[in-house]
Amino acid sequence: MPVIEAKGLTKIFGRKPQRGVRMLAEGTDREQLRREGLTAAVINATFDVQPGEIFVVMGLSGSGKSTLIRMINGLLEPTDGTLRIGGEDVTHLSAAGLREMRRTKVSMVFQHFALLPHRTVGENAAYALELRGVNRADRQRAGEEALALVGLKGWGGHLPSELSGGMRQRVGLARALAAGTDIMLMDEAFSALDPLIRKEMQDQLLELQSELGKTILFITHDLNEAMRLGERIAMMRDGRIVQVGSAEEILNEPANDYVSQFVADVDRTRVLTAGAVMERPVAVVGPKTGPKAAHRLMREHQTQALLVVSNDRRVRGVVYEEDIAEAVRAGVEALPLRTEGVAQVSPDDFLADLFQHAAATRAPLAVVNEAGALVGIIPRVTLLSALTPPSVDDPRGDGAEAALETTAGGAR
Ligand SMILES: Nc1ncnc2c1ncn2[C@@H]1O[C@H](COP(=O)(O)OP(=O)(O)OP(=O)(O)O)[C@@H](O)[C@H]1O
Repeated sequence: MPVIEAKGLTKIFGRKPQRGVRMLAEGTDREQLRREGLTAAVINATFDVQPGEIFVVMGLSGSGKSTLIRMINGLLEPTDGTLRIGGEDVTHLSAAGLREMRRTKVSMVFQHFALLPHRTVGENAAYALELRGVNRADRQRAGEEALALVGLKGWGGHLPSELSGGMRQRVGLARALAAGTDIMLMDEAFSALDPLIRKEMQDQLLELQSELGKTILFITHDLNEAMRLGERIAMMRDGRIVQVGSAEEILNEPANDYVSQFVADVDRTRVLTAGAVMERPVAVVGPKTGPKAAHRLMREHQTQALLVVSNDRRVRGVVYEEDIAEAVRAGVEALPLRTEGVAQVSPDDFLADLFQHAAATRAPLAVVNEAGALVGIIPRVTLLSALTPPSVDDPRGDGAEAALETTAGGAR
């Protein structure tokens, strides 16, 4: 079940906003509404956020991001559509219902930290619990735990004014964590920070999220930040969501000209990771495969290199077509395996860091997980084509090198 579910969510500012809903339904555009004194800030937003997901809403200034998040945290009542949080319809909750929702389900991290200046860092971190009436000792413990999570162990007794901007935002994050809600809304939370600190905070958020599994809705106007953080990204323009997809989908299959122009300047190789472009191996053969069978396989898949892995999916080496052809001619039984220069990369590596491997070898790159097991391969052509945006005819490049030999399973 989605944690946040929006259906046709619409917010119109101005007198008699329902009038605007009707006009939109009749096909009147946003500009005409504006001439009538109505601002359609969010129009027909439909999306869901899954448990444990980082969902990014991305758009330029004025595209409707803040209005959207303010509906989700109950500060604005939708003009139309429905909103469910944790399965509960919260579209038209009473003031008391909204307070309760904010106390128990949703916490918020703001761009300008919103810390209480005369309270200590520890008190700020535990503030949500104070509002909830939790006793001092429990508050203090929860506050300290949350500060430790964000790397501020021992800072609880200081005042916010004694902290740098990056540290203050960590307190903001700790406050949301101490609140213990499953959902965190982050509104341009890192936009006020210097680039280096900002990157550190992004890393920390990703790390915390993988540990704690929070559901995060993150708002930003920065495409690179969106692509770094978002498992899925909703692109907003003029109040409408124009595309929802992973960074890779948005880069490779932009929904319209607006999105493609938007992403045109992105350095794809610093956004796409090995994990995002890797392919599942297309060929699997048995343990005792001889050069002849391997040669056949290579021709079948039009590849000049095969990765060889063992039963536990550890990469053992590469065989090249030229070696195989030679082995077949000479009647050799064993595969002519080369073990040098076999590049193993992590799913998290950015493509930009992989080109040197592609230049050094003709073999597909082996993508191995932390345990050292093969999880996918990246054909060299994929890597090279990532340097240029895809053409319509050949969106992914030719996957022909995606052949793999493994000793797992029986011979085909
Ligand atoms: N309370 C309000 N009353 C009237 N119009 C509003 C109100 N809040 C926002 N708007 C308008 O709604 C539109 C969307 O604004 P919103 O702040 O949601 O965009 P945004 O993408 O968050 O932009 P920014 O990053 O600049 O905050 C804008 O045209 C804005 O002027």
